[in-house]
Amino acid sequence: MPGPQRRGTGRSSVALLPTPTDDRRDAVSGKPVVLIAEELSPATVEALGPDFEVRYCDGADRAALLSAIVDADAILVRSATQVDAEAVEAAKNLKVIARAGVGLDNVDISAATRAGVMVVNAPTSNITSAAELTVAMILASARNVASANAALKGGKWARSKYTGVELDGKTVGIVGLGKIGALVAARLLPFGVKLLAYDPYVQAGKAAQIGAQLVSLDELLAESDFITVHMPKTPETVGLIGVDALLKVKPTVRIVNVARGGLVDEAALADAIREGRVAGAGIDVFAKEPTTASPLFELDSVVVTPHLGASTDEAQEKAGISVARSVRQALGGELVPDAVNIQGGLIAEDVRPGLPLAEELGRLFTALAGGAAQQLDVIVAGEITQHDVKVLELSALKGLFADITESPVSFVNAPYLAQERGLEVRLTTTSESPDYRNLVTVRGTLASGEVVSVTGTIAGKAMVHRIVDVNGFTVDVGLEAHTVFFRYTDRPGVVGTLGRILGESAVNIAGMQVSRNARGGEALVALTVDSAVSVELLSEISDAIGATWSRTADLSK
Ligand SMILES: NC(=O)C1=CN([C@@H]2O[C@H](COP(=O)(O)OP(=O)(O)OC[C@H]3O[C@@H](n4cnc5c(N)ncnc54)[C@H](O)[C@@H]3O)[C@@H](O)[C@H]2O)C=CC1
Ligand SMILES: O=C(O)C(=O)COP(=O)(O)O
Repeated sequence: MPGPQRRGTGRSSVALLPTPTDDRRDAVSGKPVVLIAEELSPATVEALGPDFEVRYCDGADRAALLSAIVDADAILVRSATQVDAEAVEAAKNLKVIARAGVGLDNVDISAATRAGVMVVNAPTSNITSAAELTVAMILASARNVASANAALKGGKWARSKYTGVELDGKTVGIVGLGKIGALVAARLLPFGVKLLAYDPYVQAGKAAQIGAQLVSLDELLAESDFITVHMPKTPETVGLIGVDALLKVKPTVRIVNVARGGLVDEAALADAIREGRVAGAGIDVFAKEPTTASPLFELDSVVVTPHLGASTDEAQEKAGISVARSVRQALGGELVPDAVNIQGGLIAEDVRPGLPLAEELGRLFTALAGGAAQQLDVIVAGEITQHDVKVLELSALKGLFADITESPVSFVNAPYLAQERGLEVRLTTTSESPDYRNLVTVRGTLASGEVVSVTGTIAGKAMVHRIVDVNGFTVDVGLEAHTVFFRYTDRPGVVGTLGRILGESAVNIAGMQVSRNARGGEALVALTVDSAVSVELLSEISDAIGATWSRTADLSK
């Protein structure tokens, strides 16, 4: 794993999240703290490896969670831990919330995003297990497996009471034709069923490939012998199979929910079964969990399990390894493909070196602007524009805010910070870049109407960051920790005066370039120096050379 990286100095790897400083790390081990808040496969800890201080708490115990999360760098959860706004706020060092499974309804993604905390899940880890339990529920419900089992073990040999139905020739309605819905479809087709699907976000062609006919919800309700739901829990989907929907189904229908509690209204379903309007159900998930009290528990024709969809050795191993990898990547400054709250998608290898450059240019922009921009353009030119470079915009924004807010700034919350401040951000790309292979420009318009811009590139095999343009003046100086800029009217003696005053103040000049628009016209001098230039020194030099504009940037921190 790459070691810790300081802001603004990184060249070879990229910190997507704020880097933990030493005081944030575990006081005893000195390692980032990973808090495991629910039972996870032992493979999780193995996959995390020795670089973390692993701690445990019972995430369902609110007080324990709120106290343990305070100094966690990452938290690993399943579905029983509510990582809500209060928990996110209680966490002082949190950088990653990792959900070892699919559903994120127990994580407040907006609160996490505002706080700059990355949220990841393990989107494919348990889908096979969930699909298999769905099929088990359909078959168990069709053949009364659970109730017959309970009756026999209770001393009753009741054959005729538990006569069931076949799947062959029946119609199964899948509500939500995503990953699990599609796996369920594939597993059911060999039973000889006809598949209907309702999913407003899936094309008919895609459904046909899966072997299902896309229909309206009403059609699905009216025609299905089995209905199985596989949607996320959202305001739109909660109660979708409720009182109204249950008035539209066949009395012989069996309803299965291995997705989320509340998608099927438990009370309405219990009423419908009692009144003979629904034949049976298979339910794995409940509106309130854990629970031992649902109206469905009294009904013989309902088979229930305590949220076991993902509870297989295989799913847990995959989920644990997947989130451990994501946490390692996130805390180690790597890319995290399973992050759900980062814009910009996958980052091409050719684009990666541009991330620290864009971030440094963002910081430099803030130093040059000396005030808030109202509009920002991130302009990327050259070969890299054949890839998706959206992430460079994020990187520039991250740098732009790095020195003007106390809160940690990450790729996650940088767009949020921009939005909060009413900063309009535009990304422009062009493959044209005659003089350099690639260029990144950060240009902003300030409230005063003044336009500030800075352009940088990465030069040579050593991948050195260079500034090649400042406010329209062509320069070529290293993008170093300490830079100073002056604008003045071109005349002899300015450089000498500058050098003398810096020398007298023991500030060593590492590089310097003068650029002017015409002889005797406006000039800009850019200097890289070995130590910080104080505001006092800056103004002394400005006065001495009659500068019309001067700025110093300290990117050393
Ligand atoms: N019981 C368990 O242990 C498990 C439950 N799950 C749950 O299963 C559900 C499905 O998971 P995946 O298939 O991985 O998700 P997915 O995101 O791949 O698929 C969800 C599908 O629902 C569709 N959808 C969204 N809103 C809809 C609406 N209003 N009406 C109809 N369809 C709608 C989407 O278009 C998408 O195709 C989730 O709720 C997840 O939390 C997942 C794993 C295990
Ligand atoms: O992944 C999901 O969405 C699940 O519902 C599984 O939940 P669990 O990890 O078993 O608490």
